[in-house]
Amino acid sequence: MAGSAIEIKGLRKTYAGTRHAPPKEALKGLDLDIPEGSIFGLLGPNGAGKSTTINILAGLVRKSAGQVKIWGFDQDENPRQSRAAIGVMPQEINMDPFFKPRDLLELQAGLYGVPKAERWTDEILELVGLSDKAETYARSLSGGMKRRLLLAKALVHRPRILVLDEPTAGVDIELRSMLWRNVRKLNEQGMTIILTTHYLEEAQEMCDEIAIINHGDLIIRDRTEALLAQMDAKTMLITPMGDAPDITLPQGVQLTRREDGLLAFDYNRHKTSANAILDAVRAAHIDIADVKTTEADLEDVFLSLTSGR
Ligand SMILES: Nc1ncnc2c1ncn2[C@@H]1O[C@H](COP(=O)(O)OP(=O)(O)OP(=O)(O)O)[C@@H](O)[C@H]1O
Repeated sequence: MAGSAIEIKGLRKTYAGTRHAPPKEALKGLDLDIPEGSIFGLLGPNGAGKSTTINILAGLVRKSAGQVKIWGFDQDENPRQSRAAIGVMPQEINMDPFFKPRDLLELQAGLYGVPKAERWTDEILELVGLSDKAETYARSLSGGMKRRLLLAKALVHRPRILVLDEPTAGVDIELRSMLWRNVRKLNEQGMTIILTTHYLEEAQEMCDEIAIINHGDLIIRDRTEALLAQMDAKTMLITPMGDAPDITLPQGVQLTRREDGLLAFDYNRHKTSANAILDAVRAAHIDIADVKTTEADLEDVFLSLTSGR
């Protein structure tokens, strides 16, 4: 079994209160293990504590209690090594507008103490598609290009672990697919990827494993397929030929007659078979023009685990 890229134990963060707001307990003893080599999704509703977790990993926020190990290095005992093992692409664009991409990457590499001979500035620029903008002032890059530069900055010290905080929020389709191509490529080369996203479809497609947090606690963590498999809800959509009279439904099945004439049967696949529904439809003398079923997706899992909590 692969080792852990990140080990988080009993992680707590309470933000100090102000005159106008009481202290805020953003993380309440989070335990989380992120396996080496994975593409790991950290999901949760607004305010769940995702950014707090990532900012603690990045060394930008001080934890209140708990232990964080990055690539086996305890953040408190080995701050330098643990910082060197991780690269973070932040959510917000924060760069000096009067620098050019190549200079900015060289500067960043210098900050991490990467010797000149080990730098890979040109390769990174190529990877993120900014080679032809290497000598352009950052202030005149488009928003999408600035985000690519943020990714480039996170890579200068060849981190073992790359953290992407909402990497595709508000970016166009082209940039999004470029980003995911790069992320896959880096992952294939052995980099562990941790990402947060509000696009659940994207998480479902990209991540091997997913953790959902809410109110500063871990709710669930599992392989993406296992999370999806635990959802039993399915819908069968039947297009009838002609009118569809009353149907005697198997127990536990719910029928919605859609405006477009489709019959939508919601059922639980562990309790009802697809055949039982088809039999009921045939017994009502309905000829079937078309049938399809839809599986639960990550959005269903997410909502069932986080809504109302
Ligand atoms: N600097 C701060 N001072 C006080 N409270 C904060 C601070 N930063 C975050 N919080 C609070 O801590 C909680 C967790 O916030 P956090 O930003 O980690 O959530 P999140 O899961 O990243 O949310 P989002 O999806 O909206 O980015 C929220 O209630 C937030 O208001």
